[in-house]
Amino acid sequence: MPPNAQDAHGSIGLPVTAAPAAAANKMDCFLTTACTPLNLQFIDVSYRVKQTERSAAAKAPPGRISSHSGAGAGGAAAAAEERTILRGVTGEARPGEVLAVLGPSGSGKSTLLSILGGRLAGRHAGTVLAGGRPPCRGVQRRTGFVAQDDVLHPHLTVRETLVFCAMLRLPRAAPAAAKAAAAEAVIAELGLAACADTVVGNAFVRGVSGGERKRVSIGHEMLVNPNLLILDEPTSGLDSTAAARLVATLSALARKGRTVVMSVHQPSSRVYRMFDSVLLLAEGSCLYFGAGRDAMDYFASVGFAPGFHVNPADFMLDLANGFAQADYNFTAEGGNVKQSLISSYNKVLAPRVKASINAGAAAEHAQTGNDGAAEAQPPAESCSGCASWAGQFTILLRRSLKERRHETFTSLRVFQIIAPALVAGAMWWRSSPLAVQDRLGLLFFVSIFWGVFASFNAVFAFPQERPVLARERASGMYALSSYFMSRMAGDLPMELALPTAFTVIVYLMAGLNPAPAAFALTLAVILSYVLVAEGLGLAVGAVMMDAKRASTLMTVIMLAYLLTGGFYVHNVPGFMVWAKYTSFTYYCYRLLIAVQYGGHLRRLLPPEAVDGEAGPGACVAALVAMFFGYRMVAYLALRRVRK
Ligand SMILES: Nc1ncnc2c1ncn2[C@@H]1O[C@H](COP(=O)(O)OP(=O)(O)OP(=O)(O)O)[C@@H](O)[C@H]1O
Repeated sequence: MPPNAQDAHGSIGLPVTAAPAAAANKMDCFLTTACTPLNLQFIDVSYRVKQTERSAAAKAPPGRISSHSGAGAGGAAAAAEERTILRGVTGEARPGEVLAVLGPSGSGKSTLLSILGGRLAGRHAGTVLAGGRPPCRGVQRRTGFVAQDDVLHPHLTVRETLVFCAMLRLPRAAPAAAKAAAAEAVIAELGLAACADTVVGNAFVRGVSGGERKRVSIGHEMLVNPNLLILDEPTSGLDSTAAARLVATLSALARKGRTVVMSVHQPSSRVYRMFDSVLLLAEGSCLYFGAGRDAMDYFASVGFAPGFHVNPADFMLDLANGFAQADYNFTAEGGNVKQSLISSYNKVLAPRVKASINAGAAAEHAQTGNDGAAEAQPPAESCSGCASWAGQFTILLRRSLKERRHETFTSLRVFQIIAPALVAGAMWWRSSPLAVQDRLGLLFFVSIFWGVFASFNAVFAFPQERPVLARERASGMYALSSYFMSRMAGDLPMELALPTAFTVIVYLMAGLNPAPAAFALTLAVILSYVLVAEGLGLAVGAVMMDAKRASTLMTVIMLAYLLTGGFYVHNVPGFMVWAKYTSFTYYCYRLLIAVQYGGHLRRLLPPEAVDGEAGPGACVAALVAMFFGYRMVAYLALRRVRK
């Protein structure tokens, strides 16, 4: 028998036992009462991936099936081949229980969990049933999925992370205070009170410990009061005590009616005892599925008894790796341990497992069918489980401002702007309006400075946020449009304040056109231009979704804009004339010249600097089109971000 979860929980001193009664009560309110039991069944689940590999046929190890039947040895130089990751895996996870998926690295655990959590991008074969029917959106929303890597905002504190999550994921009908209380309850339940006000951190930002970060990830998923909680290697990187505490917590959560599925690499024997069911995988094939406590008896019955006391998990991993210690004294015939276990499983266990699961699924299907059509639909909470669009926008905006407070208006950022402004102001100190070429140089410097600054600040935004965005979108936390708009709005304060400070300094020091209208128009042009440049940076970042590639492309684009901006070359060859019309720097530069020189343009400037250039109306129209166009491209590119 698996140990009583509450006992195990208490006996190893889990923080929940020390949690204040009030917090525990809140927990009951928000995280227990509405939990509907969910039986998860998966029958004959297989998954293959296509991969292109040079000389595929020559290299193919066992288990790889060439999709080109005609390819001979040494095959085509770049042949597409299929690799089987999962081969007909069948099993079941029941409410109130923990199912552990064991297996060596690369055996397919993460792939199976992604399929069960509806997070796999590709298509798989076989059936997954939640409550007797294919998982609907409602089930997916009530599925907590904790990926192997902790994908969290590193600069938010533990409390902020969970409160924002509660605001976004709990039903909109619940008052804000109740959502905050639910977050506090999760903090108490997972023993995070001591580090609640510490930033989460990551590999680059010092924050909470690895175990605490993992618990924050779990808390993030617990907040939806999941019926089904799927965790990929939640104990990786934890010492054995921390791992046991975590699994005891998960076991206690299961006892409250949830279905918990977790993969685990190397459980200790006390952790193993907390698993109700176990699924053992080897190279995508099932070697065992059944009660954790029955596993050793099963392996003994098919000729693989260890002969002495051993941690069942260690023994099972040895088997799944095909590793048989000399002193195991196996009685089974044949040399290949893995093959022998696969065929034993297919002969002995698989028919029983499938029969029992099929019978259970049919009974469940009949029951939900008899309960009427309304029951079969996703529960109403699936739609109301998130805030309204305006609510999402406000919460995401607040979160985005908090997440980036460390980089907003920092002394470094201010220095980055004020220093060049002072240098430029000093270089062009009280410049004469008649020194036209000098002034054109200043206006072009301003254009290129803000083009580069704004676009490079924006280009990293989406590549950096991609993992969090993908995870949050996969769990249906918010609409992409609300995220996108909040991101735009969150950037505004810095985008408007810094260029304004820069313009004031340079304008006054360089003694540009003193008319208030000219100053106001210059400022308006620069601010609009910053927003357009930011749009280009966002679009390039969203399309490339890779910081290095995006910044390389951005450098090339900005260098092209520098050349085609209209300052360096006037006698452009006919076949390159079009290039300047693609450049926002060009439009900004033309507008700044128009504001400074207005009707005197023809008298003061050489004809080649005036003739054939875009007029102010065309420049404004082009900047407006670019403002919307770049943002549209960024938005459409973001729609591809999934899982
Ligand atoms: N899209 C893919 N393309 C190619 N190979 C893939 C793909 N997805 C998974 N694999 C391969 O399938 C195998 C199983 O991967 P999976 O991540 O499921 O293993 P795992 O048991 O979770 O391993 P670990 O314990 O190391 O995380 C690995 O060899 C992996 O390289």
